[in-house]
Amino acid sequence: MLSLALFLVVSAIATLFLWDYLTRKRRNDMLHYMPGPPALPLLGNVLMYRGLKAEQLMDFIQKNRDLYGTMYRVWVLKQLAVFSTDPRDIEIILSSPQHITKNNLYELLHCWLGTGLLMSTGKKWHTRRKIITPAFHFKILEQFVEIFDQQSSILVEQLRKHADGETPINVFPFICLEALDIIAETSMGTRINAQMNPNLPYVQAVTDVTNIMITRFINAWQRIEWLYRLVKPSMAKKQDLAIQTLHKFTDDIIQKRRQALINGPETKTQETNADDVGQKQRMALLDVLLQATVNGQPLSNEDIREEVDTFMFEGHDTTTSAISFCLYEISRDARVQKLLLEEIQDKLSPGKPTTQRDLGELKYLECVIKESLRMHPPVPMIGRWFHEDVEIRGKRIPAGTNFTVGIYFLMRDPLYFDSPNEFRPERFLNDQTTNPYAYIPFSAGPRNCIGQKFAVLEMKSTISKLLQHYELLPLGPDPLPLMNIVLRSVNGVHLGLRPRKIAM
Ligand code: HEM
Repeated sequence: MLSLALFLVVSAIATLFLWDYLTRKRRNDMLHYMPGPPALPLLGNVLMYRGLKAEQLMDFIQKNRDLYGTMYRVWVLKQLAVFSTDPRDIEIILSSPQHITKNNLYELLHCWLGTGLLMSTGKKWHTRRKIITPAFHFKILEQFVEIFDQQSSILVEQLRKHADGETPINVFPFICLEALDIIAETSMGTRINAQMNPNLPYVQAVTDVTNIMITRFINAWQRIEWLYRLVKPSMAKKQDLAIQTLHKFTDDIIQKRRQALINGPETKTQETNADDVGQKQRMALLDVLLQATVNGQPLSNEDIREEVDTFMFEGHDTTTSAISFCLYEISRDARVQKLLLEEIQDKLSPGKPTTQRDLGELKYLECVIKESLRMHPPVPMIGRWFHEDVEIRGKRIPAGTNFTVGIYFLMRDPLYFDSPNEFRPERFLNDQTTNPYAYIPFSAGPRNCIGQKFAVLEMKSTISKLLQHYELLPLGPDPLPLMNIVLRSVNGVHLGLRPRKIAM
């Protein structure tokens, strides 16, 4: 009896190993040439992530890159990931209209964003990209500059009570609320006043979902939905409730704006401005979607919701990260700050609303922003899923691979950027980048960031406004970068603020 049980157990284990070997065989055979850490049966390389703290992840990936080169493979259980940081390889994938399916990096966001532009693929992505592109036309962006300006002024006031010239401030949460106010008003045409009321249910729900996603991203096992729900039921419930709040909020606004559109401009003004005395009527990103048709049919409320939710996520977390790290760099470099101030004094008129054209004149600020995005890219990694075998400059990669582009590491490669760990905005003065695919904070090719111009204008507006009112001081600890869906810092992003004697 005992020997039969033993036989069955041994057979089951042997079958499992055999199944594991056979299901990986083709991919393993094809990648025989590619370096990577030795992988165990069944587990692959998961054990190498054991005990790794969030703040150690950057160094860990850099070490692997130093050890295995600019293209190496890792097995996470049965999933194969190929990690690439060579711009010549990356160009082939990102510029191709074929490789547009995302890998599983953002899967966690699916419950909030559905298959909006960030996550969709194939025909759906093509159709939506075509519809959404006009929403970022410069004429629409022009009206948004006024919103950037108003919200940056509120930010200046929100920071005033902390601006004593000696206390380090973690600016990240302040910027986050400003960015939320901006994206809500531009994408939904609705003021949520997050800076004034950070505890509003919608604002709280965005914060909750974002924080939950960050934790789940770092702890790989929490990405397995059923396991997460089993082991962390209270967190799963909190997530579900927050997502319900987010969806309901967006649904209500879509319904109101659709009705207003049907009723005509007069009702629209009354409806949408009920809570916002003095809020101007502007074309919000949502309005472009409401007026769009596919094969003569308008988009459904659900179709629109996933796009608006995508803007809400992709358009606030990224810019928060970008602005915060850029302010940090400016606070640490007195020479750069002086040059910026001179430019701002020269190009912006005090007391006059800033226009898109004014912001376009801030050329040195643009270099500072580019350099900050190089050193602290808000989206540190992106990925594609290979449906079929792919050949990249003679290297064959099997179907079923998660191809990951290490944007963060690529943009700190000394081969493409001299002294890559030094903050030198001048390197962008007469754009000396040797390979355009070595500098891709907004990705590149057909699936690049649709909000790129929006983001740079928002950054310019906020940073110039803060510099007009405050001197940024090198106070507080340096940030500890945290590899996540969006780049953050484990210990916040600190600097000091001293009010300028004469506000410009
Ligand atoms: C500094 C700020 C930003 C950075 C660094 C950034 C970066 C990126 C990157 C790297 C991608 C490609 C993602 C991938 O391939 O997986 C992307 C896509 C996207 N971004 Fe941004 N982004 C920023 C701001 C924004 C803003 C403000 C919006 C909207 C208002 C936005 C909307 C989107 C959307 C919708 C996509 C998906 C585009 C597609 O797949 O067709 N982003 N962004």
